[in-house]
Amino acid sequence: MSGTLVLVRHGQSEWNLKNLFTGWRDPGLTELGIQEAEAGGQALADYGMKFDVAFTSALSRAQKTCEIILNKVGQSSLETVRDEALNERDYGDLSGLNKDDARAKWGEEQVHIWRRSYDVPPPGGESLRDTGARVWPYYMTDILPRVLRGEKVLVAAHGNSLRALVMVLDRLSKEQILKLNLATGVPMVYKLNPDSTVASKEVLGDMSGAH
Ligand SMILES: O=C(O)[C@@H](CO)OP(=O)(O)O
Repeated sequence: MSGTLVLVRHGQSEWNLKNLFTGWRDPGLTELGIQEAEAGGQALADYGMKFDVAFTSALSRAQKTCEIILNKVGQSSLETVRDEALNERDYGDLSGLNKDDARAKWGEEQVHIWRRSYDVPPPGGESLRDTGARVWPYYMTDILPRVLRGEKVLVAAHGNSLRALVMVLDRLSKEQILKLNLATGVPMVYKLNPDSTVASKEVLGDMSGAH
């Protein structure tokens, strides 16, 4: 057995609540989002988790979630690396639009393809594959080496930057990734083998309501 990798999507943001495409825009967490991050942190504290390093994106909703979790596990001054490689997928021209308005304009199916497919980018934005093209190298060079050294690593990031990572870790196909939604504030605890494959995965919370 090697180290531990914990992935957690940020708590509900102001734009999640307003049902707006967010991408690289930078709204803060809602009250519920703060509570979700606290619940995720508490689950990790109950699990007995102590981290060696934390990684987060350049966006405040993920950074705040990271901070709340580290407070809950009693590690508020832990080394935290922020990098835009972990940012949400860039939603391009859809950023700031209402998701229901987009469905009315372009149809349910097209919007679902833009939101969840592997390789169809939204207009002017990134597909999941494009997002992976920056997330995966960063994982390989900056995150994975620390896990393989036996460290416990927290990654607080976004729905789609984490879907790109989960796709590789869980060996999901392009068809399977279409159906994967990550819940906000629910930690996924991966133990990795020394060859970087997954030895075990535990989800500390309920993923079923994710959309
Ligand atoms: O708006 C966004 O940036 C993301 C995450 O909230 O939305 P989606 O669920 O469409 O990937």
